[in-house]
Amino acid sequence: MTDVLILSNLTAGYGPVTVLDDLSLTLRAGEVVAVLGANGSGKSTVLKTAMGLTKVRSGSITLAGRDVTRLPAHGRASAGLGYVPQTRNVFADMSVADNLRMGAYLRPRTFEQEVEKVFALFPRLKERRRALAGNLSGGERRMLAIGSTLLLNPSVLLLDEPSSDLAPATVDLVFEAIADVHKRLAIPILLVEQNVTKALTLANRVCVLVRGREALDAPVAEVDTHDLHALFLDGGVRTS
Ligand SMILES: Nc1ncnc2c1ncn2[C@@H]1O[C@H](COP(=O)(O)OP(=O)(O)OP(=O)(O)O)[C@@H](O)[C@H]1O
Repeated sequence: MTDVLILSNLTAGYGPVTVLDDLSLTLRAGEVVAVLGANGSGKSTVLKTAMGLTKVRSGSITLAGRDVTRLPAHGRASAGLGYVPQTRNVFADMSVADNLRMGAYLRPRTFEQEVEKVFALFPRLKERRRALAGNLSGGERRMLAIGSTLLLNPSVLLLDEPSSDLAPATVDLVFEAIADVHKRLAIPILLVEQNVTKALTLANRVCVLVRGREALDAPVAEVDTHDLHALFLDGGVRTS
């Protein structure tokens, strides 16, 4: 399988704080890799670092064979990284359809077709196309955030905690929608999740972080959930 996104020996963090410590992770074509770990272990920082939103001290990031380590976030988005942050805000005062049209602004000639493609992936959004985004349910809003990112035509999706703050039944709906996107677009996904059970239903491989270091990288079929729990109990970010 082709390597699509390679994070190589990354040490990165925020200002003087180092969070990721010599972390390496590879996402291959067609894969969903779940990044798991205790609170504060650095999961979201992996995605932010891939996207160019943290300070990289050493290591490199390669996307489709191109070194993007020095590119700013918007350059990485143009290069093919589609990032859906945990707290991505949709435009609450605009309709669902207008939110999506905003996402397709780079391709004004074809944007109505592009928006229709997103509606085909998320039928629920089509039903709610005229609703204000601020009036959507949490799950619908999550789908809108993912749909808006897809309009940028990414080659890789970076999803940060799609289950957060959602009721269990809604989490199921959002994960079904993500599975459908993955299947129909064949887009590789780097998925950060607290909900281990859901993450394991979607992922091919898991990477477990302990205090910013990789403690496990294994195919889901080989993962023992007892080992996972033990790693989670090992805790969050380094304090020294
Ligand atoms: N902007 C920031 N400035 C300084 N420190 C930060 C910043 N964002 C995160 N951190 C710290 O980096 C560490 C890792 O945070 P991160 O959000 O990556 O962890 P996480 O594994 O995603 O946690 P959670 O599961 O709770 O979301 C934490 O100690 C956190 O306090």
